Amino acid sequence: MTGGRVSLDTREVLRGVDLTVEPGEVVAVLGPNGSGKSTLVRSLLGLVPLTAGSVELYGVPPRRFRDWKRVGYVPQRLTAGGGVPATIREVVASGRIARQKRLRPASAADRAAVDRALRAVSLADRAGDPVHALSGGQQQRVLIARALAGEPDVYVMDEPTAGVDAATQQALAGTLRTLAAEGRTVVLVAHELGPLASVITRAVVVTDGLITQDGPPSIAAAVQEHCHPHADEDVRVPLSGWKPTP
Ligand SMILES: Nc1ncnc2c1ncn2[C@@H]1O[C@H](COP(=O)(O)OP(=O)(O)OP(=O)(O)O)[C@@H](O)[C@H]1O
Repeated sequence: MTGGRVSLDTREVLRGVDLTVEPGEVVAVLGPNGSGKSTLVRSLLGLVPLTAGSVELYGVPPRRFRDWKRVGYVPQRLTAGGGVPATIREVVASGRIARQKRLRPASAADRAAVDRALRAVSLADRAGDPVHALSGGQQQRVLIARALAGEPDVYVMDEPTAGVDAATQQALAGTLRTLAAEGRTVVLVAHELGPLASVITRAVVVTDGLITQDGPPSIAAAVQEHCHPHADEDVRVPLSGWKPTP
């Protein structure tokens, strides 16, 4: 993003942001409530239009970008398919869509990737359950699995650990470590990094629509005075995390 500006409802929410993410980086986007973190990552993906400036994904503006299988997005909340009953497996399998040929049934590779993603978030035994019955933290795990299932090169995650129990946060840290070791790129918005602090390679701080700090992970420690994992979800199964591509 170069000189990125975004206005929502007449208010300027991003006020001139320059951000370049290189392959293999694990970037945490930090900052206070309402500072513009979500708007920043959403506009990087073309989900929110810029009012000025430009964004390129692999050198192409989002509206002309066609290689969406390279990008996995974990939104803050499960909204897609709202009201339509869907199982955990169906939502996770939708992460394969950008990889599939139109109107072709799921291949063995599709099914294997979905199974692997379900195992990584320890939801394999609940794959047939409806997603709307899940807690917020469990829905977050489904959204993470959906992105994993697509096996993208870049993961953009908006508060992936919000409302998620400590064990899942640990598993996600392990997952991100594996992805980073494979050379994947991660941009994640976080309020509290918790166990993810040890995985990031760079921290960016957004304050009032501007990037006010951009540098090594040590910045994050200084910004985050209160680092305590959420514990609103009861986890009884060991979490395995994402295994390297076989
Ligand atoms: N659709 C919208 N219309 C108007 N204002 C919006 C809209 N979406 C977000 N905002 C405002 O833009 C500002 C930035 O929001 P954004 O969600 O990007 O911040 P954030 O840093 O991600 O916050 P949080 O940590 O609470 O998720 C906030 O003041 C928010 O109220």
